Amino acid sequence: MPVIDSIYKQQNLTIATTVFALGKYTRFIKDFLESAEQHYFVGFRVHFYLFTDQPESVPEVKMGENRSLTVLKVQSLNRWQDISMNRMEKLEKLIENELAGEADYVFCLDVDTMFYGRWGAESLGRLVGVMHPWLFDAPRDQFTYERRPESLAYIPAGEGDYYYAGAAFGGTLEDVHNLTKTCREHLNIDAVKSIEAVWQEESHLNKYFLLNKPSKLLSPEYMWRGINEGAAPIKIVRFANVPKNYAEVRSNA
Ligand SMILES: CC(=O)N[C@H]1[C@@H](OP(=O)(O)OP(=O)(O)OC[C@H]2O[C@@H](n3ccc(=O)[nH]c3=O)[C@H](O)[C@@H]2O)O[C@H](CO)[C@H](O)[C@@H]1O
Ligand SMILES: [Mn+2]
Repeated sequence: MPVIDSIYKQQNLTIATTVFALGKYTRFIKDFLESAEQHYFVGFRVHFYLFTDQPESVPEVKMGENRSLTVLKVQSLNRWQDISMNRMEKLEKLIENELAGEADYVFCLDVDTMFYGRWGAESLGRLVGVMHPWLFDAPRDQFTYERRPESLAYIPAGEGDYYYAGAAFGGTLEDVHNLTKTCREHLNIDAVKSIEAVWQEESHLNKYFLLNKPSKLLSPEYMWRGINEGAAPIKIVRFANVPKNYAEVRSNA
């Protein structure tokens, strides 16, 4: 076990980890969970919370000691954008109703992904963001922030520190609760005004991180483009997207 893991291990931590698989995205569950068993917080107590509209299609995955999976049924939604955005509200409620007293940290991850290298205690922090794999080396004016002032996700030209990935963020329960609650409220207010941010909850996450700086910034090693996408700029691929055919996998592409 790496030194940093053995130091954190003494704190007897529980890492809650959330993932959503609705519609055809249930196909990603098996590889996600099996690769997490190999690489993600190995040796720690990890509790996965899987939200799905099809609990019956969740595959059997053998979990290691001190690792568990809770499947939570959610209503199916028609638009992929709604599925993606709705995660903020579900996470907010999960932290309020289930995680208090049960976990120390929570990470919220996309399911169309796999772990390829170790992800351990070095990633822990009060509020944790990951640099987006396509925009980490882009100049600020190319960040795909929401640029319409009508949206609460609006970030004016010239502002913003990084472009953060929507597919991976985390931190302590208190900080991630505040993040998810704020993003959920802002998504709702935008919806009432019939405006949907250009990258949905990812846009609101970026606005939140502009006003509430992450205490830890992870490199794109923690959310890479894909295992076969040139990884020259990074040292090791720890977690990456798996290929998907958007038109085939999304109900509305
Ligand atoms: C790498 C990265 O930062 N990806 C972000 C990006 O596109 P992505 O192309 O990664 O979005 P996506 O299609 O993977 O959807 C995000 C997540 O929503 C869930 N899902 C989505 C559709 C569906 O039919 N069923 C289902 O379960 C699933 O957990 C998926 O991982 O932008 C999205 C919002 O616009 C999210 O912020 C993603 O996290
Ligand atoms: Mn994704």
